[in-house]
Amino acid sequence: MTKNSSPISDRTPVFHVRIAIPNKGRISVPIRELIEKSGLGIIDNGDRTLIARTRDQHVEILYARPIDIPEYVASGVADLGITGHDMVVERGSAVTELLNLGFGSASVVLAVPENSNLNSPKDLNGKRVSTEFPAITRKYFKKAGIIPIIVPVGGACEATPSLGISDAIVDISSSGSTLRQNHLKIIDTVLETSTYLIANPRSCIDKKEKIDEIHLALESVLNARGKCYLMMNVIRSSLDDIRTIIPGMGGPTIMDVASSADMVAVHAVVDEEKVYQLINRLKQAGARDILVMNIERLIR
Ligand SMILES: Nc1ncnc2c1ncn2[C@@H]1O[C@H](COP(=O)(O)OP(=O)(O)OP(=O)(O)O)[C@@H](O)[C@H]1O
Ligand SMILES: O=P(O)(O)OC[C@H]1O[C@H](OP(=O)(O)OP(=O)(O)O)[C@H](O)[C@@H]1O
Ligand SMILES: [Mg+2]
Repeated sequence: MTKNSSPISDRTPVFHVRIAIPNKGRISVPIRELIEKSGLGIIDNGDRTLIARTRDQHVEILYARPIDIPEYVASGVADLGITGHDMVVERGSAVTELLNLGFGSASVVLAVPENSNLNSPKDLNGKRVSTEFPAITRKYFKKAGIIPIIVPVGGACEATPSLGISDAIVDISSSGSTLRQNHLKIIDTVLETSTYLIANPRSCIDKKEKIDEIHLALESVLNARGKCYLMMNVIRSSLDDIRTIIPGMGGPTIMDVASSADMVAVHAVVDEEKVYQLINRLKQAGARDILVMNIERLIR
């Protein structure tokens, strides 16, 4: 150590954070898009990469199966993870669910063949129930005091009743089309699920600063969803009318226009779905040069 350098204990420690995300499957694409939009970004993203760098040298990505992610996070192999709530419940992992990302929404349901005379969960005592979620299924029936025979399967669960392997299934349903195609009807909902940012509880304390930073970056993308930014010029005398049309987030921002004393510039964040109607009303109220812009991130 040179005379002028500070001892290691005086330096602010730099913590590395590892985020486990799905390597494939339907939620992997929206997760990658979210990470990209958040500004974190993923570098050297080859097909077979297991670990990838991000634009933040202290944050790395670990690709894993969605079902393994809760345990990787609980054990500290990763500090953060992104996977389904159903995966967390199935594994019973001790993780903190930090943020609902709002996609991968589905229900885990109990279903039977349309022509079955099994019409309620209690009819399933001693019957065979096939599922990709044995732990969730066991817990669900135990709570109701029902004892079925659980038949674990690795996929294509909806085919098992017609193959004679089971009398009922517990599986994911979102649009309901797979159940319909297989002539199955829902007799109960076991669990609602969607995709979550999850964290190792210890990392939340030890690496709080970096984890809060990532949490905020991802949340800011969600906040911006369905919102857009409106900019327009307005004659000062019609400002009151414009204000009633755009309640905005805490009201619109109003600025003088340098080239004209009569005009003001109005900026506001509005719901994307309302823009179509708002524009007509704003024009009628005297707004001009209206610009509609996408918002990438919104930090509250
Ligand atoms: N039909 C669906 N609609 C919405 N979310 C779903 C659906 N099927 C699965 N998911 C969610 O996707 C996450 C990953 O599930 P899974 O491991 O089955 O991967 P997958 O995307 O279905 O791909 P594959 O089954 O081909 O490996 C789970 O948390 C699950 O809740
Ligand atoms: O209600 P729906 O929109 O039809 O979606 C439900 C289907 O989606 C999932 O299957 P996936 O495509 O992931 O195949 P898998 O069963 O092999 O996991 C799930 O296991 C259901 O089969
Ligand atoms: Mg699947």
